[in-house]
Amino acid sequence: MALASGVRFAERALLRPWALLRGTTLGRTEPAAGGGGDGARRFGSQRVLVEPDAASGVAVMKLRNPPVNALSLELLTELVISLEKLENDKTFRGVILTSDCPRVFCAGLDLTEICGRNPAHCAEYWKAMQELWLRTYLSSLVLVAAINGACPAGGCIIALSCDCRVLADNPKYRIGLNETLLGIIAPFWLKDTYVNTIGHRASEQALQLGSLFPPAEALQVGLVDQVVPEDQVQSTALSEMARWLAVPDHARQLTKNMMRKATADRLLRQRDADTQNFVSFVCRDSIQKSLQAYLEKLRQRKG
Ligand SMILES: CC/C=C\C/C=C\C/C=C\CC/C=C/CC(=O)SCCNC(=O)CCNC(=O)[C@H](O)C(C)(C)COP(=O)(O)OP(=O)(O)OC[C@H]1O[C@@H](n2cnc3c(N)ncnc32)[C@H](O)[C@@H]1OP(=O)(O)O
Repeated sequence: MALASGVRFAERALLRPWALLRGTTLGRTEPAAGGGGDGARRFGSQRVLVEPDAASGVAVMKLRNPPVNALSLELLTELVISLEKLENDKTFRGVILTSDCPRVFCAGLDLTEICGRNPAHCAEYWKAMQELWLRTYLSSLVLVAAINGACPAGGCIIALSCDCRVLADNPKYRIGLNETLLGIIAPFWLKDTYVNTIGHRASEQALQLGSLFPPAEALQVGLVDQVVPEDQVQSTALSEMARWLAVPDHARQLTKNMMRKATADRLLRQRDADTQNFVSFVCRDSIQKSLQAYLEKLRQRKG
């Protein structure tokens, strides 16, 4: 396989995720509804449902961590493992990432993983977050995000790590990095991903203001590639996938690597320092107070 040596290097450098796996049920395989042959069998875990279609080489990966697909340690781990499984199976060339939870694609970091937790837990959690970003950002597969719900913060980062984004046209489905509104700061690699997607000036404004863009604005600023009626998100994602898969894999993969490697390498070079920064930052009393207050506000706000 003519994969770039840089891709291989980066993949080797990534953490093995198995050690993180706790209480998950990965590897379960069951027939898809109405399905028969191998190509219609689905697999996955408690929080990630994978519907593979061997004939087309495309799998649909659905996040299902209700109510809002908050990125718990378990969800992060299961996502990494499911992606790795598809990458290692040469039948698959593309993955459509979407949500199984109504109205929310992904609510970002699970704030309960970093509120009132000890530094060791926060460090373990942040390493898992770094791992998911590295895996998705450098994936050799074509990743299309079918964004069928709200997509703030860490949810936006997952979407931005994909190659292409299709967003449902619903004003409630806003997308962006709103960290500053929680009193926290996007780490440099989230910022880099943003800048790589929408450019420096737009990122400078959006990051400081914590902007969450409704669909039309998200399209205008370049955060998403298409905005379509809600019932056309999956079919549009499939059409986009076909467009990307029409390109020979090796040429596309080498080009993706050329575009993304420097950004990923920046984190790979300073992963430990980034983890320490994160832990010392979020464990500050003042930050813990802000996060607690934000969580409380979320719990009280209904509808
Ligand atoms: C000097 C500095 C040096 C170094 C810096 C180093 C590192 C940087 C530091 C930190 C970086 C951290 C990066 C963070 C990225 C993130 O992802 S932060 C998370 C941000 N997420 C959000 O703000 C989303 C919040 N949620 C919502 O806006 C809504 O829930 C949403 C629009 C997604 C859905 O709305 P709705 O359908 O109405 O649902 P509810 O709001 O009613 O929520 C249902 C229940 O879910 C709980 N919940 C929601 N979001 C989260 C979450 N992110 N984590 C945990 N729990 C969440 C909510 O409380 C409800 O719970 P309840 O049913 O009431 O118990």
